[in-house]
Amino acid sequence: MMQKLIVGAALLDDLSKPTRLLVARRTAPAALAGLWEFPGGKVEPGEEAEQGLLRELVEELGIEAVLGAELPVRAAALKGLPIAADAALGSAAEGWPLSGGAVMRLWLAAIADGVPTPLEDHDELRWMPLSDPELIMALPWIPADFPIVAELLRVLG
Ligand SMILES: Nc1nc2c([nH]c(=O)n2[C@H]2C[C@H](O)[C@@H](COP(=O)(O)OP(=O)(O)OP(=O)(O)O)O2)c(=O)[nH]1
Repeated sequence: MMQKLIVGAALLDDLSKPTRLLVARRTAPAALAGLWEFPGGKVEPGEEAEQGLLRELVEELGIEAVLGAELPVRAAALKGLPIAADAALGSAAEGWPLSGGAVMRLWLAAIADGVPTPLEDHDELRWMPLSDPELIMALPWIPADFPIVAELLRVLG
């Protein structure tokens, strides 16, 4: 079976001088309802990853987005180790591991048009201040997201 590719957006108020990150609270399935995540979803057959992400952002949030850099996968980040440990752990995978054999690729992104609205899959959207990384880490994220969020905050900080 093909590995499931999930694409997500770290939606920022500004790509060059970010101060806030948009986080989204899932409504389904029951096991994930109430947990926070990056907006995004599954890439459809025949779709490029970036194209799938832009589509998901229209469907879920009603916004046109511009994508910035992808957050590179660091092996050490997955183990909660500092950047110095990367060399010993070898090269990065093609995405951040999620449960069930899925992987997620995450891009920095910003709004080009529209106001983010929880149109589907979410019941709340929240702009979190990047000046308070502990507040962001304290949210009940989908468990697999914690190392990704930590790495994102490290890169942005
Ligand atoms: N969007 C998103 N999904 C995540 C994150 N972390 C994580 O484990 N996941 C998991 C939850 C889901 O099992 C899967 C994403 O699938 P989804 O159900 O959101 O995809 P979709 O919008 O295309 O929905 P559908 O077509 O299956 O209805 O990845 C995250 O940060 N963002």
